Amino acid sequence: FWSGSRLRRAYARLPHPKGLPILGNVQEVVGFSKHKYVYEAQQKLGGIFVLKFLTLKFVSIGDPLMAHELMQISDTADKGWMYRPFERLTTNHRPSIFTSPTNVYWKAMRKGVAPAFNGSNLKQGFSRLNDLLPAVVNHIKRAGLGKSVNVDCVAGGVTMDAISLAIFGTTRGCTDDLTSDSKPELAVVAGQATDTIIATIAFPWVLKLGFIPAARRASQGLAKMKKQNQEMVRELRACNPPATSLGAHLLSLQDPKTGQPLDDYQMEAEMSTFFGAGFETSTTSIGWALYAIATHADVQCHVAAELQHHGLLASHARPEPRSLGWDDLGKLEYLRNVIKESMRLYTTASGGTLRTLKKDIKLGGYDLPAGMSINVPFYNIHLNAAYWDRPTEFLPERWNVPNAEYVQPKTEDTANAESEGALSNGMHESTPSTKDSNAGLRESISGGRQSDGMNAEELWKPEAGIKAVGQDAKARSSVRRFMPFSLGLRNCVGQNLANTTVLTFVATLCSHFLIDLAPEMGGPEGVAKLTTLTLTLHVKGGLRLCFTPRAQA
Ligand code: HEM
Repeated sequence: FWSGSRLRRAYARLPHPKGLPILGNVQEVVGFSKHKYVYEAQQKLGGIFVLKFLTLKFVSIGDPLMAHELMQISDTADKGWMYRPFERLTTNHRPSIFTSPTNVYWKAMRKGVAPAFNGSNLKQGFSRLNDLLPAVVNHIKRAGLGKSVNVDCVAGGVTMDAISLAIFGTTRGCTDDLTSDSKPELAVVAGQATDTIIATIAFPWVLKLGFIPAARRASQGLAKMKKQNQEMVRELRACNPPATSLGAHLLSLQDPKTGQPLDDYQMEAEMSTFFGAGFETSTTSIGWALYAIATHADVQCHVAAELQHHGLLASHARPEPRSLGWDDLGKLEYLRNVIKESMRLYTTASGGTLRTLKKDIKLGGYDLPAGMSINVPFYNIHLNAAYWDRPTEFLPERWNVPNAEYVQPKTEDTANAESEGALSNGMHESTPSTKDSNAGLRESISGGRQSDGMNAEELWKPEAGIKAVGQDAKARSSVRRFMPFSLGLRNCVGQNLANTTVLTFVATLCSHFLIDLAPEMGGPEGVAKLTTLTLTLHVKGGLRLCFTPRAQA
């Protein structure tokens, strides 16, 4: 009772947007444009405020300094009850690397699977990933001039196969079987099941309402998902995956509780996590990067010039350019900046991450007691005007500045913006602590190989990586404002695979085609109206683009 009333008082002290008496902000928070609503609330209320729906309340944090305090340097918050619904995706509601609190099980999983995503393993698998792309290029060419292509479906086929290659060493045949208007079956089932899970965070009783057709469909979607998970586990156990694959790493893991290999239920939890966490995120990231290129003619020219410079651009004279090699990835600096900028402006994981406070803390000038639920929406962080110049504009050149991922020293303009109130909450008065209480653990689980951001330089240019580690010491001790893959210990373990897949796919399409937004999308305004956030930020019904082969342009 006392802790409940303490929590209630703490939530009540924080600013909150107006809402309906009992429902609170439910309409807007589950609505089509929830990302915009939460962003607009931040613009009015500052970097910390409360959202309420029904009995559920959570603190929204859109300020990188506060996110840093919470996720990067302290162990005061952890993944908590809000991740339990994701465990319904598996037969026995088991925790996975994604849903588990930061405990011995999570540590064993993370340490065990991280090597599967390191540079040398990805390099070994790169040619198989690259081999998927001729089928995609041919599929798009077959669509014909002037016909639009649903990029989410095509990219979905590639990412499904890319994850399957990473796990099994073989594809699921999705790329050979592309149709412009449907996603791979596994993706459709996973999408339905995940939407159901997200709904159960807010409305835990939804699956019990079997008399409502939508609830019945949701339960059926979950059941299908479980069946697929079981089949994949059987397949993995039977297929003898390559030693460097994620599947081989999973098979060799021991459950720290039993000292035995993971049982089938636990394997289901992990397999569904890797497909679930990697599929839609990588697919929509590809879509948004291509959308940005299609709608910024100057950017498209610049990308083409870079590809041309490296002999990777198709033309009348050379309709088939040489195919992309692993070493090219490190050379495409401008295209990498374009992808980073699209990951900022169209943050795939816009909804961010969820934490429960383990201890009482003071954040942004407020006392937050243990037990509070926190959401860090990365969209708000990436568009926070106090930390980014012209945040709503697509400006790949902003990434030319060294350490652009980190909060930049204050200029007169940003200092004014802050003092004008958007973030006048006491955070900036204290120098952010540079003590990293988790540094030892982070090193031990990643073997020092994975950084906590978009680490293309380290991945594709080892010599630059070595240099950067020395220079990075200062940068590491400061605060990240770019976090498409989250922050701290619980950042994305698959980010190297994601970056490789997105860059390879986008580079290949740009080298073969001139890309335009399909007229039926209604221009950028039409796309903005159709943009919605469920698990990821995406275009409802799929993003449609037109592709003209460069050899015919
Ligand atoms: C562009 C694509 C991707 C984006 C934007 C992305 C983003 C993220 C984010 C934001 C988190 C933290 C989620 C949270 O705290 O709730 C996360 C975690 C995770 N991601 Fe990714 N992800 C991507 C691709 C992948 C891929 C390809 C895989 C693996 C096949 C993967 C596997 C995971 C796993 C296992 C976690 C949980 C890690 C942990 O808690 O230790 N992700 N990802």
